Amino acid sequence: MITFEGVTKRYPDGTVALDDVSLECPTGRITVFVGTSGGGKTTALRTINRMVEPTAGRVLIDGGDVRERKPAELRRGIGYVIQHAGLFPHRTIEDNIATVPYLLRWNKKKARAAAHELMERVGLDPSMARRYPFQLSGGQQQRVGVARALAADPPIMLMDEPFSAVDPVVRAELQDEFLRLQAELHKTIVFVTHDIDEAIKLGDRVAVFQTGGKLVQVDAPEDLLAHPADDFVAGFIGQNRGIRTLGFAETGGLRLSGDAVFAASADAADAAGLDWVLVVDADRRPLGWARPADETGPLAEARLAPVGATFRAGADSVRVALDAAVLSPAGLAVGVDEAGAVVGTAGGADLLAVPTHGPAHHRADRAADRPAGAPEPADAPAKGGAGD
Ligand SMILES: Nc1ncnc2c1ncn2[C@@H]1O[C@H](COP(=O)(O)OP(=O)(O)OP(=O)(O)O)[C@@H](O)[C@H]1O
Repeated sequence: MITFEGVTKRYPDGTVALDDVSLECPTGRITVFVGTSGGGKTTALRTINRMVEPTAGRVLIDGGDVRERKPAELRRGIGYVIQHAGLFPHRTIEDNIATVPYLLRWNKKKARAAAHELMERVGLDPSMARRYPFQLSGGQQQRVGVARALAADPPIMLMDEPFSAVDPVVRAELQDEFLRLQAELHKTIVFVTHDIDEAIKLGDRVAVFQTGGKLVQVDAPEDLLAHPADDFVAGFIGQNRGIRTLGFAETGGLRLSGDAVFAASADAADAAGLDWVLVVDADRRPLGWARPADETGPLAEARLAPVGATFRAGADSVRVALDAAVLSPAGLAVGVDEAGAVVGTAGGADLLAVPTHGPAHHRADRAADRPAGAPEPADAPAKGGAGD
């Protein structure tokens, strides 16, 4: 646990970068500092590894004041990743990653072996080990930056806008891999960004800073979206707050119906009275949507509209499911299990009935729980003998 106790930083020119900030960053979790430019996020981050000394207050790691530790020794247990990766241009990728192991006087072979293993972990092909940073894309360089920070397996990682310098697609990939990595590693991470969407996606807790170094709110992202502390936070979060809250509502408790799911071997007459039916194959994989009123004979021969987007029942959020419902010709979201077999469907009203303000879940737990599988379908999932 990293604890800020009444931390103030006033620079000699009178600028107050942090104003009496108290906050806890729990062990094994991602705490994101977000806020307006000049809000003191970077300053706050740097008080943790003593790159900045507070004017008042203290920063504690597991109860011990960081000022009681020598900066060099302190920093060996704290990985640091910055924007543009900050790689040494004249060193190869493997030697960049092995920077701290070399400082710790590991032998070269062991340090490089660790570097290669880390390259795989962060999604880099180890064949790039002998390249120089300029021979890598921006996204690849950021991965090297993350690998370098992880090299000595520090329990704490400080990350200052690590994904800000790459395009949105690469950025989303880096974020996803970062969450996957964290689900394995459970580091105590403090992550600075000016992007509220990134904060909400990555943070187990999100701390919002306002100009003048004031900490305005610290909460789980779903609570931040649902209950912004004041107009500043509400304005900072921006639009579509309601829809974005659905990104935290889970589909695990959703009752999916099998009423509109029919095997390809079933006859259109069996589905009489239904507007649209989802036709599935013998493995209950979705084939497409049919209109029974327009068809005669087996649904296998029906004209099918594309299935479109599906959601993983119990794994994807209500927001993903709602998106699938809106895009479906039938207005129904198709829930599938991990094998891609249809569990059932849900309409927009069913999806909106899912509670969104349940107990806050921590992202790391959720990622670890994810393969838990699909829920029991409420009804017999496929009529007409699918899978028989
Ligand atoms: N060495 C310094 N001397 C004087 N003022 C400083 C110094 N470093 C930072 N500041 C000021 O402290 C305030 C907080 O800066 P900080 O970099 O922590 O903000 P930030 O929230 O990280 O901003 P950004 O998102 O723009 O990076 C700013 O007003 C900045 O100009």
